[in-house]
Amino acid sequence: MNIFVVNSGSSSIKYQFFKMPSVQPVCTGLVERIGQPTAAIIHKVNVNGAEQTVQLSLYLADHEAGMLEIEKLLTDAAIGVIQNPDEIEAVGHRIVHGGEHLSQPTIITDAVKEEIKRIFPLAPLHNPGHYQGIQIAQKLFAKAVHIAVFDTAFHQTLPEKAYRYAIPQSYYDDYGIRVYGFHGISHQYVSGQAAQYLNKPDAKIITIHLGNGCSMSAVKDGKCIDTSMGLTPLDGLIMGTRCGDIDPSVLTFLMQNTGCDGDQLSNLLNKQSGMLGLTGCSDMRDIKALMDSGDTNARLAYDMYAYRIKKYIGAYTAVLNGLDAIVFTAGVGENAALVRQMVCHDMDYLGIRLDEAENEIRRSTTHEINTADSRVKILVIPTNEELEISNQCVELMQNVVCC
Ligand SMILES: Nc1ncnc2c1ncn2[C@@H]1O[C@H](COP(=O)(O)OP(=O)(O)O)[C@@H](O)[C@H]1O
Ligand SMILES: CC(=O)OP(=O)(O)O
Ligand SMILES: [Mg+2]
Repeated sequence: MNIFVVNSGSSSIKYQFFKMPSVQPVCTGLVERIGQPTAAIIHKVNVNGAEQTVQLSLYLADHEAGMLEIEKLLTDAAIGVIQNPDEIEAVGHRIVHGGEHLSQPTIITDAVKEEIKRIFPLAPLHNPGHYQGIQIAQKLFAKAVHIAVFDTAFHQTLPEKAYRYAIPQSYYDDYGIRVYGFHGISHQYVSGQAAQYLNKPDAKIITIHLGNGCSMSAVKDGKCIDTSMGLTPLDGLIMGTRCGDIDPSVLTFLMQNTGCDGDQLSNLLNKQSGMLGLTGCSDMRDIKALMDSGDTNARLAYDMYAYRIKKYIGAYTAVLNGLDAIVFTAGVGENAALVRQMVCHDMDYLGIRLDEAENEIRRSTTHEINTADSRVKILVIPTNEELEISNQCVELMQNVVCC
């Protein structure tokens, strides 16, 4: 089955084309820095085991512009992997927020699209891009079945004590205000890989997904029991442009004292805060360069970023009543050795000891970076949300055909 998977992040589009059941993608790609002055596309094609790479730098205003470029590359006369878009049988779309009603893989109908649109306010950095992505993909791949796979699904196993907020019950009953949790496709994939690596299906694992958006999950017996993002992907860790945990009184204070309204607050906390608010840059590579040049704000931001992760490791070790492994994943988690080093520093009490030399080595597969005497394994595992989505699409299609 020819499956094209689209993973729209807040700042990027990742994509992979699979001829399932083969899990080796025919082509993969990454469109980065959408909306910034220069976006970058890296498109890799696998031709009989040999890899061909195309790199482009251009301005891409939004996710729709990104999708149009991707379609050109897929059908390109020289390096294209299909001749005609109709060869794609299914398109799997990563959808960050499905709200109360959507969490399992779902064939995208007009009603599903409307629901994704209705809850734009719950994922303002993501659902608008997903919606745009679906609209354009439905035009480009008109013959394909389009399937939504939700970031919230893996967190459906949270116990009520973890997913409820301590506000009157009516807000939960009437508005569905609760913790949903996000990056579930990634947390599910890397925790599964870690359990396999440890050869321990009932392992106690903390997964740390650090991309532009950042979140952590506590996973026991393959099930998520707590996670750091909440009603929306704003809560928890410090992120590229999002503040993470904050005293809600900051919002009422700002409303009462500066006269700003809900939209302005949402914009402030989602798009102008986090590392961007602290340093003027949202990309960890740029912030590292600032820090290396002696910028004290960048140093403080790095300290705050790592400190917040440390606090969640402590909390989740308590929640799990023990810890077999912590897993770093996604753009920052896989690539930023300094972040891993700062997070793991002074964690001996919890049995976490980093091998500093091993931490500096970059690998493209599961990599153990703890010392031999560390009680807890420290793993770097490249996430593969696209493969997870592709597998879930195949499962859904098989069920549809069966029933
Ligand atoms: N070599 C690197 N060193 C440090 N950070 C990196 C590196 N490569 C990528 N990143 C970080 O990864 C982030 C993007 O991660 P990714 O998981 O692709 O994000 P998203 O899916 O949220 O768009 C960038 O904002 C950048 O800060
Ligand atoms: C949920 C979320 O924040 O996703 P991303 O990190 O891909 O922006
Ligand atoms: Mg992402």
